[in-house]
Amino acid sequence: MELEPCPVSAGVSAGQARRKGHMSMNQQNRMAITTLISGILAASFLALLIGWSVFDIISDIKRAAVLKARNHEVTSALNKLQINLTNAEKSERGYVVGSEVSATPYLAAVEEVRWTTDLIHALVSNDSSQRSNAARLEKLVESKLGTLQFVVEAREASSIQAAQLLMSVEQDKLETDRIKDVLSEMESHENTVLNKALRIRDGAFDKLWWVLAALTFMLFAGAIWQYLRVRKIVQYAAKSEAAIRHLANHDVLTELPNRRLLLERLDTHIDHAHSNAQSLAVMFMDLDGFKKVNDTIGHDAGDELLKCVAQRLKSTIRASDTVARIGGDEFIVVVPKLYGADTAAQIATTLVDAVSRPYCIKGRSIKVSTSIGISFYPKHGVSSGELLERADQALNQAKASGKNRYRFAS
Ligand SMILES: Nc1nc2c(ncn2[C@@H]2O[C@H](COP(=O)(O)OP(=O)(O)OP(=O)(O)O)[C@@H](O)[C@H]2O)c(=O)[nH]1
Repeated sequence: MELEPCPVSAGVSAGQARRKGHMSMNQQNRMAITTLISGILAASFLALLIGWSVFDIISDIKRAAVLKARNHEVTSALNKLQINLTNAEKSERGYVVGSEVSATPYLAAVEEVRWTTDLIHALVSNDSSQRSNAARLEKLVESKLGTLQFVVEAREASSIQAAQLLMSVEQDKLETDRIKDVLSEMESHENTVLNKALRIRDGAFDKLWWVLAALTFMLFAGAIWQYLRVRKIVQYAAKSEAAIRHLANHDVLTELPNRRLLLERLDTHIDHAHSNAQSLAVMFMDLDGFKKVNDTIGHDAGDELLKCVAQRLKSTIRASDTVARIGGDEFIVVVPKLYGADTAAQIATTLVDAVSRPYCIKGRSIKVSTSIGISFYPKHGVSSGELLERADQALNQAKASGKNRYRFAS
């Protein structure tokens, strides 16, 4: 190993490069949890909104229905009162000036009038302005009934002529007109109530459409948002899986294939070579004097050197060859589809030369060399284990005979 000063160059660590563009497991979990919680919160908010809106709409529709039904009953009772009053007047006339000999129809009509007046009272009891109208109406009706009763009693006490003399068309008309005024006032108030009921009902239906529109929009927006979040999580999970798979098959320091991936590839190459009657070479490399680098300029510098050696080996071999780091300062190169030992010798020479060129580590120029042991399929073995073992033995011979060289397995 030789050490000389050299210009420093900045670089990106393998760890940094590996982490770039990836989300940590914690971040993914946090994202999944926030997506789940936000989904639950949004669904709860929607459920509350729907519940509250539906309750409000149903209340309005019910209120409108109650108002309408009451309005219908009041209007019918007002009409009925008018008819019953006319009947009472007619039956009084029939008894006093007509052919009616009994007061019974008159009495029945009067009872109907009173019953209808009581009904109106009961129906408008919740409406203060209608309540005072109903009280006024009751007084006028009682006054009208009093006038009719006065004439009927005169007929019963003396004679038809005497009773007829007491009858006054003007008085009857005046009382009837007053009653009609109150009735029409009450009817117009009921029209207002009906309009209010219709407005409430229409408003409830408008609200229903708005709620449905808002709900549809929120459901769509929520679904799209959730879909995008879940898609992001799935993409990150796929990236993480790929990163984990990469970690399982590659050396963390140099990013070269590790022993596991090397054996997998070597087995595949052996199968292929067997099927096509081809040969392949396994080159077992070990740096010479690497321990000294660690001991003199530190373990970090040793790491840097290993990364530089890995880069150099990668750029020296063909794309179809494999270079792997199997531990420490040991590398394996697999050369498939080999046409002869000469080619292997040429490749090994290139590798020895490439490794022995100086490296610039921590501002120093460092020189190391490598020794290589080479075995061939099928000459030295037909399994990856046999080929690696024979290459290792050849490597030991290369070391023993002076290092910085290659040796074929014997
Ligand atoms: N910096 C660094 N050193 C390592 C790593 N893995 C193993 N080593 C060291 O690499 C050295 C390899 O030992 P050897 O191959 O026996 O030492 P050497 O000096 O190369 O000896 P020869 O192969 O006989 O030339 C040991 O000192 C290990 O501690 C690593 O990942 N980083």
